[in-house]
Amino acid sequence: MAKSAIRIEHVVKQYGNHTVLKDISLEIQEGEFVCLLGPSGCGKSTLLRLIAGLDMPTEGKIYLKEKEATWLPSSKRNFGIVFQSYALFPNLTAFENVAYGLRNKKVRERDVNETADRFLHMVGLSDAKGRYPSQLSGGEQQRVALARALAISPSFLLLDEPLSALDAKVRIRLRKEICQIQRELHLTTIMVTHDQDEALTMADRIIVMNKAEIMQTGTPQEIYEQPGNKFVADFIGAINFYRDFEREDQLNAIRPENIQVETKDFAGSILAVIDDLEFRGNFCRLTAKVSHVLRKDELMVDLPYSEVKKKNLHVGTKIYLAIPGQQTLHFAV
Ligand SMILES: Nc1ncnc2c1ncn2[C@@H]1O[C@H](COP(=O)(O)OP(=O)(O)OP(=O)(O)O)[C@@H](O)[C@H]1O
Repeated sequence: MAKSAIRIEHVVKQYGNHTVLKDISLEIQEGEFVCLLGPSGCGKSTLLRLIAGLDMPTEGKIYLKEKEATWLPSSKRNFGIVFQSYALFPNLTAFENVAYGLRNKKVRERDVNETADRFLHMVGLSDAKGRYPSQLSGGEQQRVALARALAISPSFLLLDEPLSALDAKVRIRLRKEICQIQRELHLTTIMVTHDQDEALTMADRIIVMNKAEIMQTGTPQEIYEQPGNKFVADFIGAINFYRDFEREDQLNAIRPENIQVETKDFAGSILAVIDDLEFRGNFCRLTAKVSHVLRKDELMVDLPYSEVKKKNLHVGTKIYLAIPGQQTLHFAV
């Protein structure tokens, strides 16, 4: 049976008159990888800091492994943490940076070498262990920070935007590596990010936050396919919102990849003209000017690049669109 690793009950955090977290409750199971996802300033880092004990809640309770830990000092919570800035000691080698964390935890000296080596190996840095941070790339420095966080055998791992300072290729490689290591160690992990791709590709469960509140919690598929409200639908993935003439009381929405596109007229189709065609590698995003069937002038439509070529689509091409009913999302206005 799943065991509770972290439980937050009705947590409120205020700085003066400013409420940064409003009545937050959530539970994270042992071994789960959870992403806190939301726009800048929504309170994600504050929530992470409360879990780490680096800050205290104004109200509410925090439990770690079913024991109340609301006021437990940070040093007693046994977590590993990795920040956006690598936060390595510049005057220590990669190996010494990891070893420092272990000595800090009073690991026996004869175990320090073996453990530091093992975790540097795990993050693929055995050959670079004698280098100083200035001699390592950003991605390598972040691997050292990860090895340092993991080496102390933490009960849980906290990642605060660990990949956002890295370039796109390194970021994607490290995403995979972090997920592999996390699964291998079955380590409860909470990652803060404002990058939806990162959350969708890495998390078992995503907690979407906005303006100090949790908007929705669910697997990446649930969040993407069944967004609970307009904010979530808009924040995650691309989406077209529209009202139709029949249902004035509802806001409908459709993801651009779910719109059907043909070059010939078909029953129930909407006539449109391609106004813009943006090449995005494996797919194209079309902006289609639509006739007045919808209360909307244009729709975003995503098509595989192969389809765009096959259908010979260009700016100015007339197309016929359909919005499949089963793919439509409905929100209260
Ligand atoms: N020590 C503090 N004193 C006063 N206000 C604070 C403090 N720390 C954070 N805040 C405020 O709390 C709000 C939430 O900040 P937080 O860092 O948790 O947001 P975030 O979602 O992590 O955003 P970002 O992605 O930009 O880091 C912000 O409005 C911020 O200005």
